[in-house]
Amino acid sequence: MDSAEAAGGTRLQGVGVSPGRAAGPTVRLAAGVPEPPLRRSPAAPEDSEAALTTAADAVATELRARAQTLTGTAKEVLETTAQIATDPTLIKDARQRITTERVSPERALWEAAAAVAAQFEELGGYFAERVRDVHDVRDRIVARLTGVPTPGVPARTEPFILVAQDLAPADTAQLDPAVVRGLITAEGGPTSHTAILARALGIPAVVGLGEAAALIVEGAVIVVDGGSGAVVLVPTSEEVAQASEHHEARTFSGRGATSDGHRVELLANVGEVAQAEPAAAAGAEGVGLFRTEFCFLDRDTEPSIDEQVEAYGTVLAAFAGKKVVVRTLDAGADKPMPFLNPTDEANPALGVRGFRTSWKNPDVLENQLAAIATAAAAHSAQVWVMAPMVSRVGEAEEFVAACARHGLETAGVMVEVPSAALLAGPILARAAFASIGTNDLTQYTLAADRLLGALAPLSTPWDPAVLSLIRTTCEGGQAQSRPVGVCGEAAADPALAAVLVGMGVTSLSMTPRALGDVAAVLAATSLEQCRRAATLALGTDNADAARLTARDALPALAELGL
Ligand SMILES: C=C(OP(=O)(O)O)C(=O)O
Ligand SMILES: [Mg+2]
Repeated sequence: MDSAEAAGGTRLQGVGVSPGRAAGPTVRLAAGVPEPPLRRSPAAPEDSEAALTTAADAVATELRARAQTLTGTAKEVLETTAQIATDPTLIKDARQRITTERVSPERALWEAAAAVAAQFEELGGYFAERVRDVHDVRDRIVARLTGVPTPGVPARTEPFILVAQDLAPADTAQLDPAVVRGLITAEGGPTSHTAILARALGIPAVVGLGEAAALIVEGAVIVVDGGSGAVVLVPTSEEVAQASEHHEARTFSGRGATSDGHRVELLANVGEVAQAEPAAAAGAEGVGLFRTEFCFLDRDTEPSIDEQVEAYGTVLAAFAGKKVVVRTLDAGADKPMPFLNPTDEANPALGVRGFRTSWKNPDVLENQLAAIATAAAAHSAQVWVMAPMVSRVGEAEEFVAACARHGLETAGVMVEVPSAALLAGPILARAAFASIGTNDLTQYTLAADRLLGALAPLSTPWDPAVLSLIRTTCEGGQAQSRPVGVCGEAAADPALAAVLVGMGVTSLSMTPRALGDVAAVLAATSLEQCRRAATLALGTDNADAARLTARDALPALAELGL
């Protein structure tokens, strides 16, 4: 990544993935456990197997106990990691190695974990993201078996900025925001677990610093800006003081608008049923993206209509009388579902995913629409339905017709493929609304896998090419008098949110934690200022320039410390 001399000292530029500024001394993550040597063990195989089981169970119990103290995504991540610790395939493979190769339990587990990780890597997408979890579990079990300290975040009481090559989701999940004031990693992309968890915890974070992370000196006081992605290595005392001001998460009044009263609906993204209540409690005006596939990820059969009705009903109940945009299954790529996705695709992100799965499996879509219609009939929420990965006008037409057959009248599409953005006019002549998925729109515009840390610098919705496609989509919406929302991570960036409003976006849907900051910036910014920031950003030729120019044109950001 780039580094440059700036007024306050050397500045490194990474990818800001969780907004906010923090200052403090750096602490590096404790090193991982060393690879156990490959040699015959003098211990009896039964003893080695027993030691392995005891260590694996202890790690699973410890992780589960910690999960109990957490909620939401953090809890879920720790529970998943705990499951890996006692995964039958992993433990069985390690036991076999103990018996056949007569190696120590730690060596056997090390090799078994390597085999599981290789399988996950081959499967790609969601599974490839789990490789970090497998390695984390391996290190914890091996540390217990060999008596070395468990690798991970050091226990401290004084606030610090954590610096790591990469961070296991289990480690990120237990970070205490009162002590860990900021997070910096050399690896990781904007949609990595580290990024998602840091946002959920409200810890300012910068990822993808690459080799430049080695320039950070252990113990030195630095400033991290999770909004702009900057890391200031030698900050001025003023910069430190500003960044040290503790900002409580802003609350949201429940009505989004610019300072001159231009309405912008501020909605929540809901990924699982349990997130609905907290989203409503955070004041969200409704749900702008209900990712239904996350209710059914860990299964290899289609969920029954009754199961679906129940899951959807719980979300609708939390938003009585309010808008809930239900997205039909976005199976494939980073969210593979064995009953819908072929496993032999060379490029799953460009494969049979999202709406395309209905070509071969129309019944799955029909059943889901039937379930959504039944749940909608039983609740007072205003149910809108949208299809992911629509790339042609005819697909929008087909989807709207399918929804109409089930009495679902407000049917729209996600715009997350450049072709859909370019043809937004004719698409919105058919569909009732569009919701821009900036995560995928960025991936497909820049041809950069959204899960790949090495390509993180390309994965930014600030890229003027992405901004230009968003504007084209808004123009299509305006021509057809249809609302155009944004439900990708871009909506949660307070600066970009203002730019999106300036381009004509009518609603923003985000992680509930971001609602307060986004609402505050809009409330302190006029529609004209938003438009000017948008015009300036669109006039640049690279993402950094777009972000910096737009930020300069939005004084509310600095006033609010964002
Ligand atoms: C909101 C989006 O969908 P997902 O992240 O679930 O692919 C997106 O692509 O921006
Ligand atoms: Mg998407």
